[in-house]
Amino acid sequence: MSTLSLPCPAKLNLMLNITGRRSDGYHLLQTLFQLLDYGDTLHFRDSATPGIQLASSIEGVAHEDNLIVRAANALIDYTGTSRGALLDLEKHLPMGGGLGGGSSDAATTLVGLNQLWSLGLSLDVLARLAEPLGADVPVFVRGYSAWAEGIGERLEPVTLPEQWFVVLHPGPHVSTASLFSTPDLPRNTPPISRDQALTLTHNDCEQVARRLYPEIDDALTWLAPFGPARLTGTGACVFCPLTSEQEAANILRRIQQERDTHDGRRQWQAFVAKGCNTSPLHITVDSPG
Ligand SMILES: C[C@@](CO)(OP(=O)(O)O)[C@H](O)COP(=O)(O)OP(=O)(O)OC[C@H]1O[C@@H](n2ccc(N)nc2=O)[C@H](O)[C@@H]1O
Ligand SMILES: Nc1ncnc2c1ncn2[C@@H]1O[C@H](COP(=O)(O)OP(=O)(O)O)[C@@H](O)[C@H]1O
Repeated sequence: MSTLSLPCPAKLNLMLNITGRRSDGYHLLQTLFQLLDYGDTLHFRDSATPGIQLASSIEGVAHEDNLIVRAANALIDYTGTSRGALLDLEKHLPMGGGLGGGSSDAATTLVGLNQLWSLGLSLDVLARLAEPLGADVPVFVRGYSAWAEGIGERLEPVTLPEQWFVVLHPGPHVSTASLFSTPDLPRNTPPISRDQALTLTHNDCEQVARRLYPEIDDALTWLAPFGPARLTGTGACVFCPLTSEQEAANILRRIQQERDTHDGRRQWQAFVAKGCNTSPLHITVDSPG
């Protein structure tokens, strides 16, 4: 019986501009996706029962809505395979955190089942299956840090400087759909070039997220003295880039102290991660072409 354990890395949006809106309501973005060496882990086991079984459910997410199940079903429908698998998710990433956790779980499901079941699908086919699952899924299937346009499906690989990040989750769960439906969100930022983006630390969702969630505002204000702190995606996580692991570890210790000294008012969770130009998933798996 074959088994496989694969990473589902997190992403950060190092910058995010909203440049317009499509006729279906989806927002047109320009963003720099930075992959991290930190995330969930997905364990796969071949099963004689056709289809997908999950070892555990995620609170508040119905089985058929779980992005892992939706990704597996997309693969099963496309290939017509009668193979089966039991999947066990070790969840570390906060939901609604702007770290792309659910999207990365879905991408690892596509890449992992392709290997477990020896389906031989190319990355191009897997990326096509990824698109309807969510705007963030294709970048995790492609497996490189990227400059993205459109709604996140037009991707170009980028080589980002080797940096460490302290990532702070201030507590709230931000729904991507509801943040994007806020009336006064900036939606007409002039498009920039990829090279300009490399030095930009701006996120068009940040002002609205700070106003709607005082916990995000508090976390960004606290983090700002350590470096160019900003929001990832639509939040709720905020982050700060650092040049050394030691600096990041020192800030992480300070965050843990803050949590312990504010009578539970600051329900902060945090981690330190290294930015990767290639996804830890693609380094681990026998990568399809
Ligand atoms: C904004 C970004 C930036 O990385 O990140 P998150 O903060 O969610 O991680 C993403 O593009 C999010 O991608 P993802 O989380 O996959 O969103 P989806 O499931 O595709 O969309 C959820 C809902 O958000 C809105 N949506 C999403 C993406 C987009 N470019 N424009 C939108 O208006 C739509 O209302 C959609 O129904
Ligand atoms: N396997 C999954 N892991 C996390 N969230 C999932 C999963 N499947 C479905 N979801 C839904 O997707 C939403 C967005 O989750 P997530 O991708 O973690 O956040 P974000 O898009 O902010 O990075 C969750 O609130 C949840 O309702």
